[in-house]
Amino acid sequence: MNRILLASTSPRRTQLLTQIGIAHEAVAPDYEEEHTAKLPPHELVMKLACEKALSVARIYSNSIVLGADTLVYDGDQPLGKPASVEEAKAMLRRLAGKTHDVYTGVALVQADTMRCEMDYRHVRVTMRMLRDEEIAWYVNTGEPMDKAGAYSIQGIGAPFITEIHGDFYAVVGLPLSLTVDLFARLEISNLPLQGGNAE
Ligand SMILES: Cc1cn([C@H]2C[C@H](O)[C@@H](COP(=O)(O)OP(=O)(O)OP(=O)(O)O)O2)c(=O)[nH]c1=O
Repeated sequence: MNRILLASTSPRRTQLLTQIGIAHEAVAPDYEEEHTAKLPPHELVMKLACEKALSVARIYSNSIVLGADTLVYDGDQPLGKPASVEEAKAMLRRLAGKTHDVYTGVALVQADTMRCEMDYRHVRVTMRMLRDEEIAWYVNTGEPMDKAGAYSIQGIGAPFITEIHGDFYAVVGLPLSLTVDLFARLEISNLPLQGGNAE
């Protein structure tokens, strides 16, 4: 079977793939993240996921390449990773006390044929009100800086979240049921979690 490459620098994505027993190597994607395109959220995250996977598939033949992209939306405003401490604080002020949307696109590319399967998950997440001191303290931990929307549902930020509708793993950066489904759609068998006999 072809090797599996994860077109990502995100430690969460590699941990999640490892958690479900998919052996892989991580390779940094070479792409420009552009949020300016006026695409609907689900199309934008799939496009970005696809660009990441294709940038690696172009270089590594004999591979199956997985890419993903996560964006937080406050209404129609996309929030990526904060570029500064001030931007992280502003994002958290925006999201506190409200429900927002998280979109994660996932793309799987068969490098030999460049066939690409992609899909997305949409999750609604509610955050409680946050005091300015809490925001300042949280940003000071450094955790928000490499996370879309400036929070981590799986980390120190977990107690800020009061409700979630949808796939928790899509918020963390890689929806696992969808990922396994994409492998099936590309007819890639012999994954640890596919085709077993249910007992
Ligand atoms: C909302 C949220 C996001 N995140 C993370 C997932 C993603 O790593 C990141 C969103 O940024 P992405 O641009 O999707 O990914 P990345 O830059 O971290 O990695 P790469 O492009 O190399 O694959 O935010 C969390 O870990 N927890 C959360 O609760």
